[in-house]
Amino acid sequence: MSTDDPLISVLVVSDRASRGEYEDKGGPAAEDWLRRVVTSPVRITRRIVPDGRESVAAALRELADAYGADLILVTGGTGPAPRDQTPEALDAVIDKRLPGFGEAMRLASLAEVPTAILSRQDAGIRGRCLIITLPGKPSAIATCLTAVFRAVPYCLDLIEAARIETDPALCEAFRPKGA
Ligand SMILES: Nc1ncnc2c1ncn2[C@@H]1O[C@H](COP(=O)(O)OP(=O)(O)OP(=O)(O)O)[C@@H](O)[C@H]1O
Ligand SMILES: Nc1nc2c(c(=O)[nH]1)N[C@H]1C(S)=C(S)[C@@H](COP(=O)(O)O)O[C@H]1N2
Repeated sequence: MSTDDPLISVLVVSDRASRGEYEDKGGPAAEDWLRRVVTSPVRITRRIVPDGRESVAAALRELADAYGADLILVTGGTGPAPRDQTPEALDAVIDKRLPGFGEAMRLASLAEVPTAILSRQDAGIRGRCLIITLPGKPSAIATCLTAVFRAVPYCLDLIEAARIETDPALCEAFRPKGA
């Protein structure tokens, strides 16, 4: 791994995990999934912040702008409860929304649990960084990443972020012919 390798940041949004009231399982779940699926060299970092529009927006700005993350996976705070403000933070920092990500993740999760309809999962672009928001429940992370990740490498190509490769046996990246 070198400092030139693409940077993927996992941002865990959880009041209780950020206070140490329970062990964070979302960060490890996202990182494990990435380490299995992404075969090209990448750096993966993890951070935990409490729920809230400002806490999440500030972390997203710092990871995208100061650290130059190519991809940020956010987990938590997408539900309808008063403290769940990850979508509002995403809105505050992105240049463009990619609504297909949320649609595909909800469709996949609805096959598992009817309350998946409560999740406001989403994705968007900030500069040359793709941000994807996932539900907080650690077991939901693989379901949601599997539903969308085939399109992620080409999306990173299109926004002029880093090129990444995946293990086709686990997640076959789709790049249109000629790309
Ligand atoms: N990072 C995490 N690590 C372990 N379990 C988690 C994590 N985030 C969420 N969960 C579990 O998934 C459930 C639903 O997630 P949700 O994001 O709605 O949490 P919450 O109830 O708002 O609590 P908190 O923000 O304190 O994690 C939580 O109640 C918790 O059991
Ligand atoms: N695959 C999957 N998606 C899921 C769930 C789940 O258990 N599995 N829980 C849902 C529930 S109950 C809620 S409230 C939202 C919560 O998202 P949050 O944890 O980001 O607030 O995700 C939803 N999406």
